Amino acid sequence: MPVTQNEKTITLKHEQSGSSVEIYFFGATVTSWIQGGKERMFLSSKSTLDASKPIRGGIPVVFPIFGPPPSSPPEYAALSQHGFARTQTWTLDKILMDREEGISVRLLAPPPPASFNHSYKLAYVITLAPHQLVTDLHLTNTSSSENFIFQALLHNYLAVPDANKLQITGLDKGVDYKDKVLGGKLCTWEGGVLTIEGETDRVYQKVPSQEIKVDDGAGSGFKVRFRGFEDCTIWNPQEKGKSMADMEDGGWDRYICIEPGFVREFKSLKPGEEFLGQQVITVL
Ligand SMILES: O=P(O)(O)OC[C@H]1O[C@H](O)[C@H](O)[C@@H](O)[C@@H]1O
Repeated sequence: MPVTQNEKTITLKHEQSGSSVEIYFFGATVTSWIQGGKERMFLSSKSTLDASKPIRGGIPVVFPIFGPPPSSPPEYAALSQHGFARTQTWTLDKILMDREEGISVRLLAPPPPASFNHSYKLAYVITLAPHQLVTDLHLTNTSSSENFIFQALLHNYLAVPDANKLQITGLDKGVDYKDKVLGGKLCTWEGGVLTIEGETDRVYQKVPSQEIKVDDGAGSGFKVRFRGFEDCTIWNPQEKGKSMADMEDGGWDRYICIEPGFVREFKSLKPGEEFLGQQVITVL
């Protein structure tokens, strides 16, 4: 069966190519993507998969805030880092497609915590194709009278043989980025190739190309395309990863996060309005 599930996970298998993807209902977190016989997602061996903490690896879903909570409005200020979507238990809504071209499922987020009194519908469509993984976040403001503000981001951890050998391209010259390593300083990207030479935590804002390439320096890599999402965070903590309780030793050398999102400010949806944020990850 191409789509199978148990209490904790749902697995899509593309039988012709051997590709597969595993998704935890906890956080709707993709935890494994096997393509070309290789694991393409990094998942820390120290990650708790028992729903007590967000999963460290794969693709956690960041919503309705990115990063530490803002100072207001109060119901947003009370949230924890990256919001609650990554620690909610989602449910399978529908198998949308099950064909040779690909397999696609839709998961639905439960209602928000009681303290976050907003009405919306949040769905996540995961599509597995032979060389690609596509993840789409669909948000609808279901309130009939109030605007809904949010940030959202798909926090992929792409598995690479050595983060120090990566060449990251596609970031347009002249794009502004917030450098969190420099305390959130706003900088302008000079163009060219980004390499990981130490802790890197940058929020590139409004990236016109909407396509980032990662050359892994070993003959392979990834392309991450996005739509709806306009910003892209690039994160690798390097040695600072040692201070993360759920990060395996040296794990920071085995992944890169190229995170499409809408995070430079809050996006506002009018009553009834919809937002689609998509990432398409292709193995090169
Ligand atoms: O430790 P987490 O809450 O999962 O966050 C992991 C990382 O997420 C993003 O990439 C942020 O830009 C980083 O500043 C943060 O450290």
